[in-house]
Amino acid sequence: MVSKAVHETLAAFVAERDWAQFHTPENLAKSVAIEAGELLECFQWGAEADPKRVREELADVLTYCLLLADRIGADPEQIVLEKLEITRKKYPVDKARGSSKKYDKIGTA
Ligand SMILES: Nc1ccn([C@H]2C[C@H](O)[C@@H](COP(=O)(O)OP(=O)(O)OP(=O)(O)O)O2)c(=O)n1
Repeated sequence: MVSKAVHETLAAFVAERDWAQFHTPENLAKSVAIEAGELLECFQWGAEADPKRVREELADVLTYCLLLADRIGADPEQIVLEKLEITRKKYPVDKARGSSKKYDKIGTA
């Protein structure tokens, strides 16, 4: 569960603007990807990026993720931890430690 303060502030921000009508799961999923693109744009020409811009674009990605989770009735913390359990099994520490290989390639040369 995202903190009550953040949840309430976001809900008020949307309600004041009557924007829930635009926040369908489809539109929010698109918005996550669009803002993720803007985050990536910070690094378009190299590793050096303006930290303020990176924080702002990351905030937009997170905001849309939280709005989407709320819209589909998912608890952000819970779904992250549930997926992490699945990922843990795909990447056992003894095989995955120190390796960036995909799960279907770990254990191979
Ligand atoms: N219908 C909308 C429009 C905006 N937002 C919120 C979520 C994001 O945190 C932020 C995004 O605002 P912009 O669409 O203006 O995007 P940027 O801030 O990235 O501006 P720009 O595209 O000029 O970089 O506003 C929202 O919840 N619902």
